Amino acid sequence: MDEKEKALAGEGCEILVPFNERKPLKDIERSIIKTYRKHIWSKFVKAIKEYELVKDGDKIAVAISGGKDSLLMAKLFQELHKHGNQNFEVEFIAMDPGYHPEIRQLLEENCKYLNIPVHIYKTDVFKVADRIAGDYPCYMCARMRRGALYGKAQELGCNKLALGHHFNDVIETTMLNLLCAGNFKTMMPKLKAQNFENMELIRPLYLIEEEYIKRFIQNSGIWPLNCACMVAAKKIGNKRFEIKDLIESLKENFQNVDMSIFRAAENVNMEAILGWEKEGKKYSFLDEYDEI
Ligand SMILES: Nc1ncnc2c1ncn2[C@@H]1O[C@H](COP(=O)(O)OP(=O)(O)OP(=O)(O)O)[C@@H](O)[C@H]1O
Repeated sequence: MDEKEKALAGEGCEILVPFNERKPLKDIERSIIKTYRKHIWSKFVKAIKEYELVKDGDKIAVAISGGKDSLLMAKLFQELHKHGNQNFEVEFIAMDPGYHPEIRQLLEENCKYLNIPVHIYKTDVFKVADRIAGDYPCYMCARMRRGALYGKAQELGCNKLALGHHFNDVIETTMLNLLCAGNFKTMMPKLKAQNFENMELIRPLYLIEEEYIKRFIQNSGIWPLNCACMVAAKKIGNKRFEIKDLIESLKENFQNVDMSIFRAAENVNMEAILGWEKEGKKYSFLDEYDEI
């Protein structure tokens, strides 16, 4: 790794400090279905059922960045298998986009400790995103990362790619679009990949609140990877963090505001919107106005 790569690999941002020593694996696994039954396990199972995320015969590539969300997701899939649901197979994949060697080591150690048999493979996503995307590398990096994950999933014979986005990611996305992009668009629990045939993306942590993921990780005594990217951190402020804070402050005066944001995407009233987009085509309420 040269000096430039080291600088790009970074050391992470938000640090989740464990509450205690690392707990034995058995205790960590048990806590998922006992201590966190209501807020984590049930919500995971609910999302899988409600959005039909797992079907008979699926082979799912569970994408592990080494952060708190995807480590939990890997353990949840293992628990699901253990507790009777064996109609699917899983592969665990982690793409090394050019991590600092110490970060990569932490990823390997955590997976080993948590008994997650992970395929780690190297790409130069950080380097390329930094080189070709100038001041706004996030979009390019996210696209390349997604491609690198789909590619690996396909190579392993998987038909689904599971990502660790959670409830807060979903409502933050809705708010980001509303407040910054002027559109109404949420993050979907599943979608079909555009450039990879017969491949779907699923988000099984869709209903799980981040707060409980943090508690679970801190209680288990694991040091997860924090965002290991310095390419973006150095160049732009992150609007997502501002939206996160905004939602937190709204909670003080608006009860259940997070749930309301979530529900808004379930309750769109088609008789009270001016325009919408479908399959790349724009529509206006006027298109049908005189026909009714
Ligand atoms: N390098 C990677 N290798 C494998 N999967 C990845 C990688 N980076 C991201 N992912 C997947 O994409 C999801 C969303 O990525 P993002 O960077 O937004 O994660 P995050 O919010 O930091 O979550 P996590 O805590 O799991 O890292 C992750 O939860 C993970 O499933």
